[in-house]
Amino acid sequence: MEIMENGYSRDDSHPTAPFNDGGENSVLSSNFLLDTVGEIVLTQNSDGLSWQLVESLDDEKDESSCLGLRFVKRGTETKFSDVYAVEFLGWGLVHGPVFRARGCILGHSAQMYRFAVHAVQRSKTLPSLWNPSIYTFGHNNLEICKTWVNQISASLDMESNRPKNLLVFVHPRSGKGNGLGIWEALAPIFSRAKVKTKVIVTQRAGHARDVMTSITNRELSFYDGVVAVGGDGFFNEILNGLLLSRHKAPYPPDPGDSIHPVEKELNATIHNAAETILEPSDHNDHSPLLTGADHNRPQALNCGQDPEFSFPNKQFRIGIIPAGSTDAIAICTTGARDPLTSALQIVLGKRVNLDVAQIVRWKMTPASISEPCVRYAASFAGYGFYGDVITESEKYRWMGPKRYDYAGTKVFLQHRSYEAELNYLEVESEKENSSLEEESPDIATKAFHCLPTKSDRVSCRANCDVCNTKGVDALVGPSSPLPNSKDSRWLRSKGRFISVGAAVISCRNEKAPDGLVSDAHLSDGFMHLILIKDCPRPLYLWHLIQLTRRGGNPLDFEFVEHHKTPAFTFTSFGKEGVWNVDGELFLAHRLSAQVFRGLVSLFAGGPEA
Ligand SMILES: Nc1ncnc2c1ncn2[C@@H]1O[C@H](COP(=O)(O)OP(=O)(O)OP(=O)(O)O)[C@@H](O)[C@H]1O
Repeated sequence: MEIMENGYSRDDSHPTAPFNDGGENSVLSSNFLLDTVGEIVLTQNSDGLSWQLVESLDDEKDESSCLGLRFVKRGTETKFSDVYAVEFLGWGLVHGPVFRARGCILGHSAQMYRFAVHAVQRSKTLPSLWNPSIYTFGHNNLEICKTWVNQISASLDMESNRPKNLLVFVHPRSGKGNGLGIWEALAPIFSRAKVKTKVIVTQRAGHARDVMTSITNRELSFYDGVVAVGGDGFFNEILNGLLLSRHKAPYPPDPGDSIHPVEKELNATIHNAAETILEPSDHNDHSPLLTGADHNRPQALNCGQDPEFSFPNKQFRIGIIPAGSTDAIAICTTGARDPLTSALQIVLGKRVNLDVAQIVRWKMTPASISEPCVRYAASFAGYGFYGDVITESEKYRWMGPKRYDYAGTKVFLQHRSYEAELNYLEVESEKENSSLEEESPDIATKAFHCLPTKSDRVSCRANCDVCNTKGVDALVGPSSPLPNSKDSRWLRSKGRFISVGAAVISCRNEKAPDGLVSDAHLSDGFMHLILIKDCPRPLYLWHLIQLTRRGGNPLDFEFVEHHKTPAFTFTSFGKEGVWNVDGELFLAHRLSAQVFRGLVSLFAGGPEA
């Protein structure tokens, strides 16, 4: 092994020499000094870069020694799909091989021209966690360095999914109040990757939604996507600003149209979808959220002035850089609650499709006139316990993320339940996978003697087979969300509920490591309706404890109903109607919801196994 010395002068007998590899792809190969590694032969092919220590080419042994010091020879590679930038660094120090001997780090450096390749590396222990890695290559010949920078740059330009222009919203007071700090730490990644950003730091609640609503489609199409630096509520605001005036689809049925006369028992009764489903109603839109669009009818182009912005829109994506209190959307779509991972997935142009629930409030209070008001939810909509926690927690926003623990405990101790009726659409092909067994032991026996059942359900992962399956599209496509096949029927559940929850995704977070529903998928076209019927407080506590446990079984209780459904309707029989939609308050006494499969695309890769 040759130890590099100061003034190291590698002769230039290995010029940049593109040569044909015998196939279609031309290969570039040169010798460089790789910072802290040593002299390598760097090769570029159509997929990426690979390099090998010069010594290991001469000597096939894996290990060598020098002055009694042992080191392992390395060859490695990085694919262009993992490289987000290359930059010429000019003249400067490149370190020779660094190795340790009796606690000391030894190595020699040399001055030369350098360029850096910026790539990502998956953490060995947590593959969903990504880190940047920098490879600095040095050479005495300026031209050789520049040729390589240009070649690598040209290869990166061919990675067509990468964003070039992004609209970035930063919520400075999100989570622990560090939204701006998080963005400032990550902004250099975007500029290094040559992604232009227009940054808007929000001044108030609703600011981002207003910008997204008022921006013209023409202006919007200048961007490859929009990035939210904040929490789930902030993401929800941007999602609604994007969709409310642009997404055109029929509403889900009004519960007033579809529900049957009130029945006393809690048992579900069945009625046929065909009896109730979707006669387009002629509601006029008086909702400020609907910005003048009648969502029940196809839209005429607005005077040909502004181009249509259709959904799903594969080109335009939304990114989320987690800075909030819960960050379930970032966790479910990247597998990590890590701003750096999210930023790297954005600049690399990762893509995952996301189901979105359209929630239509028909009445805010029992006395209100029926008129539709729409919200979109990407993660969760919940009533009862969930609505009460969000109402309570808003009073303690100054506490930061801890407000949820405080509010949750307070609401738990109140142990309220609410009378309501739900109708949900059951899709026959999904039935056996979703509902609990019909014949169950009584509540106490099941709750106190059940062992966690081994789940054989499939969790959503990067390149998920369930989400990529085309089959369900026939049932729940983006433009026609409700199945009209004879394989579906409406079921009813009514009675007193501690909570009603509709999870669009698993809603994993740090408090609930498997989420509310561990096998919910990002893009399968279904919600998971979780109905917690009135039950003794200790049993409810047990359900909540199961939620906080990895591998817990929060749904395996007699008082819990779990229905996988593309649509449901809800009517409260009390005075209250407080919903929690993606962590934001939404008052609704009567509402309905439906899922649009893969309605939006995110800059994310999905959780890695
Ligand atoms: N500059 C601002 N000042 C006050 N509120 C804001 C501002 N910008 C946005 N908001 C509002 O704050 C709400 C909550 O934001 P966000 O979701 O980022 O934080 P969080 O509630 O702490 O996190 P999480 O939703 O993950 O629990 C958003 O719905 C948004 O309307």
